[in-house]
Amino acid sequence: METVTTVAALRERLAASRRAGKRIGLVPTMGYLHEGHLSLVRESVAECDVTVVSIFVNPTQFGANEDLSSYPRDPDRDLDLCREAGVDLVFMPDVGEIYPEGFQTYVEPGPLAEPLCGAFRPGHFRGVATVVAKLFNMVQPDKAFFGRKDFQQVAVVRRMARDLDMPLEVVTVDTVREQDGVAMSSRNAYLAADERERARCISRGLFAARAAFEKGERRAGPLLELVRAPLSAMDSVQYLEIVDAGTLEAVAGDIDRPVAICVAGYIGKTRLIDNIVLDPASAENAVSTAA
Ligand SMILES: Nc1ncnc2c1ncn2[C@@H]1O[C@H](COP(=O)(O)OP(=O)(O)OP(=O)(O)O)[C@@H](O)[C@H]1O
Ligand SMILES: CC(C)(CO)[C@@H](O)C(=O)[O-]
Ligand code: BAL
Repeated sequence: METVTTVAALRERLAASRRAGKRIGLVPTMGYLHEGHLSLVRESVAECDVTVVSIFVNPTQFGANEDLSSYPRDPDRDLDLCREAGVDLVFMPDVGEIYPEGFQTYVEPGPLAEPLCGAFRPGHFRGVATVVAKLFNMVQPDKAFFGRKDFQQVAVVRRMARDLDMPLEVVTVDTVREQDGVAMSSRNAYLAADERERARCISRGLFAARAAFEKGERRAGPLLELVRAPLSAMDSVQYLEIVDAGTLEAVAGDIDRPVAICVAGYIGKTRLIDNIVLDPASAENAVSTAA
């Protein structure tokens, strides 16, 4: 495994692979890796010849009062985990390498970036789209791998790739959970023991809704109530919504197409998000989206 910190070294290292016709997979991350990230890596290793992991805590996607400065970091451990997982190349740039002096061009996503996290983190998806577009241009991957836990992020990135004619496949990977159901997240590291216990309420509610859906409940209202009740263990809920899985528009009434139930809120000072996808057309909807 090699580690590079500059765009020039990254391009140089990948040029030979590309000339040799190797398929290149990219896994963009902000580091502090866990099993969720590693499942993206494994998927890339399985589907591509060369796997590149980027580790970069992207300042442009953090709001002024968010946790950019305290975001957890452990580069040495990250490199060990990447090596063990079969990563070929790690790109670990510093901020100046990605946003050099004079940087002024951003990617502005459309309506997919407006609801849910977009409403509570103004500018967040502009920052995500910009850095992901830059990573796509730097690595020029055949496939890029993203986690379903960040449901809206995948939708925004997929749309951007399509709208801007980026020649790659965006692959979505199911959410990896702790044994008790809590979605893995680097930010779980912020949680004190009692907060970690309370964090279970999110997946508990989502799983209750999924169980009811599997038994035939199709009304959005009662499904939302099943998620809402346990969320009282959170300190605040930013949103709890059922949205069309494609457009992210709110769905009321009966669920007659694939939807996502999306949650975001705070436990203490830690912001957590999670979701499940429910698809009435798929007999196995719950299993495939345990996620
Ligand atoms: N539990 C998970 N299962 C699958 N993929 C995940 C999981 N958590 C994160 N990912 C994916 O890993 C990629 C990098 O995410 P990131 O580095 O922000 O990690 P994170 O744990 O989501 O951090 P945070 O929750 O603090 O934002 C994203 O595509 C994200 O969706
Ligand atoms: C995709 C990403 C690496 C862009 O900074 C980030 O938003 C993340 O880790 O999900
Ligand atoms: N996983 C999304 C990165 C963020 O919360 O900024």
